[in-house]
Amino acid sequence: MVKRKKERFFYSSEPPIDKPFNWGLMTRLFEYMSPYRKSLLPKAVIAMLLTTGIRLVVPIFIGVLTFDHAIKNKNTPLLIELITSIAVMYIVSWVANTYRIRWMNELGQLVICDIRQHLFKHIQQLSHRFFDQRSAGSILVRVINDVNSLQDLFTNGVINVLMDLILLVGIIVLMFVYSPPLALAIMVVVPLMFVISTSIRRRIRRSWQVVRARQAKINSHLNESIQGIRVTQSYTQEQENMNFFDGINNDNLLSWKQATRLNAMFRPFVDVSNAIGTVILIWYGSHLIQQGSLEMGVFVSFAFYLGMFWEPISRLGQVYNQLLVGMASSERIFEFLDERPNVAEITNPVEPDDVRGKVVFKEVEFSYDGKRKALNGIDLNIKAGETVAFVGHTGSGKSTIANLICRFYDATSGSVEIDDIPIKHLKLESLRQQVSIVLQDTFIFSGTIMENIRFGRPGASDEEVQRAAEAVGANLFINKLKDGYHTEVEERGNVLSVGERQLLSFARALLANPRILILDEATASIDTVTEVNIQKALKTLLAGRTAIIVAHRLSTIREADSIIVLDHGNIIEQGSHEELMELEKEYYRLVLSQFKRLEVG
Ligand SMILES: Nc1ncnc2c1ncn2[C@@H]1O[C@H](COP(=O)(O)OP(=O)(O)OP(=O)(O)O)[C@@H](O)[C@H]1O
Repeated sequence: MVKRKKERFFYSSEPPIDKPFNWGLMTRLFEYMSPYRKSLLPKAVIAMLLTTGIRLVVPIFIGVLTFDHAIKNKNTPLLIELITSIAVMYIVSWVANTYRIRWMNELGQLVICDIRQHLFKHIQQLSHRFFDQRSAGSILVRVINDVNSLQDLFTNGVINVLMDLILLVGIIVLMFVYSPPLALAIMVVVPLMFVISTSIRRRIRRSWQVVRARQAKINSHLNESIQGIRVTQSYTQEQENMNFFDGINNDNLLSWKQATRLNAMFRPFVDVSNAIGTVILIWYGSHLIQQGSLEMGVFVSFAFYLGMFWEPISRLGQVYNQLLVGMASSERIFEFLDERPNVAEITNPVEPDDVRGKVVFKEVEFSYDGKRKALNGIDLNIKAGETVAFVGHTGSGKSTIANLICRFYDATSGSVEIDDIPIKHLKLESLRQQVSIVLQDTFIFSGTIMENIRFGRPGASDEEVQRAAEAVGANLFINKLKDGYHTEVEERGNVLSVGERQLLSFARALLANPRILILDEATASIDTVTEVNIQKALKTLLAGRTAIIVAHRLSTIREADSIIVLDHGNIIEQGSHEELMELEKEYYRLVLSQFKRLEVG
C-alpha cells in the first residue's frame, strides 16, 4: 500500500548544483548583457567606481589628514576645508550609489526579461516531441524559478564583484602603505576567517538548494492536484492527497528552518571577525603608538578600514555562491534553448500562393518512440475538397495521421504531400495556415468568447467573428450568456459544456478558413439536440474544403466521401459507408458494436 502511494506521487527532483565552475556557460550567460554594453552597464560601472573611490579615500581624510595634519598642527582653515570635502564626498557617494543600485537593478531586470522572452519564444517553436517528454510543471519551473534565480547574479553579482575586489585590494594596499606592521597583524586572521566564512556560505547554499527542491515538489503536486481535481474528488482521494501534501509541506518547513538557522549564523560571524580585528587593532595599534612608530591619524584610518573590510570579503563568498546557483540554472535554461525543433524548416521553403487541398501519403511509417510503430506503410490519396473519415479501435493510429498532416511530427519514412509538395518542403507557417485542426479537447484560453474565436484569425473584425459563430450556430448559446460575446471564460473554459466548447472551436476554425480541416472528434457523449446542432455546424464548417475526420462517433461519418478503417497502424478497409457495410468486415463490426453499446446504454 505504502509503495503504491510513493509511486503515484513521484516527482523527479532537480540535479545537484555542485559542479565545477564553467567559464563557457558563464560567458554565454553574460552575453545577455551585451545589448546594454553601451548604455546601462557603463553608467553603472562609472557610478560604482565613483562610490568605491570615495569610500576608499574618506578614511584617509578623516584619519591621516584631519588628525595628523589639521588637528595636530592646529590648522583650522585646513580642518574646515577637510570637513567640507568629506561632507561633499559623502553626498556624491550617496548619489552615485543610489544610481548604481538603480541602474544595476534595471539592468538585472532587463536581462532577466530578455532571457525569459528568449526562452518562451524558443519553447513555443519546439515540436510536440519535446512536450511529450516533459510535464508542464517541469517546463514552468525552468521558465520561472531558474530564470528568477539568475536575478541575483545580474542585479548584484557582476558589478558587486568588481566593486568588492577594488574595495578589498584598495583597503589592503592603503593599509600597507600607511603601516605595514599593523596591516600584517590584522591580515593574520584573514585566511582563517575566509575559510570559515566560505564553509558557512557553502552550507547555506546547500540548505537553500534543498528548500528550492522541496518547493519545486510542492509546485508540481499543487499543479497536478488542481489539474486532476475532478478525478481526485470522484475517487475521494482528497485525504490521501492531503496527507502527501502535508508531508512535503512539512519537509519544506524543516528545510526552511535549517536554512534560516544557518543564515542566522552568518551575520554574527562577520561581527565576530570584526571584533577580532578590532581587538588586534587596539592592542597592537596602541602598542605602536606608544612606541612612536604609528600616528594617531593612521590608527583612526585603520579603524575605518577595518569596519569596511569584512563586508567585501563576505560578499565575495556570496557571489561565488550566486555564480554556482546561476550556473546550475543557466545550464538548465540552455538545455531548453539548445533543444532544436524536430520538425525543422528547410532553407528556402516553398510558400504556395494557393492551396487546393490534395493530401497524399506515400509509404508512410511512423513511430513516436523509435520502437513501436504507430503507422505501417500508409498509402493515401485524398482529393481536394473530399471528406475522409478515419475509424478504428483506440490506438489504431487515427490521431497520428492527423498529427503527421499538421507536421507536428515528421514521418519516420515515406512522405506526406499536400498538392504534390512534400510537407517537409513547405514553410511551416503557410502549412499551418492552410491546415487547421480541431482537437477533441478544445482548448479555451482565458479571455472573452470573442477573443477565443478570434484566435483562429487574429485580424478578424468583431462582425466576422460573429458571422463565424452564427454560421456554426454557436450564437444560440453565446447570446444566452450574460455578457454575450464579451463573457469572460477562464483557462480551459471549464464553465462551458463540451458541446459549447466544440461549437466555439468550430467557429474558430471557420474563421481561420483553412483549405484542409482536421477534426479530431470529441469522444464525450453529448445529448441529441447538441449532436444535431454539431452535425449542422459541421456541414457549414466542412463545405468547400478537404476534411479529415478522426471519427469516434460513427454516426458523424455516414456522409463522408470515403471511410478508412485503421488497425494497428495499417489500412485494412477503405470505401463509402454503404460499400463497407456490404463488406461485412471490420467497419461493419465497429458499427454494430457501437449500436449495441447504444442499445445497452
Ligand atoms: N505522444 C505519443 N508518444 C508516444 N506514443 C504515442 C503518442 N501518441 C500516441 N502514441 C501511441 O501511438 C499509437 C497510435 O495512437 P493514436 O493516438 O494515433 O491512436 P488513435 O487511433 O487516435 O486512438 P484513440 O481513438 O484512442 O484516440 C498508440 O499505440 C499510442 O499509444
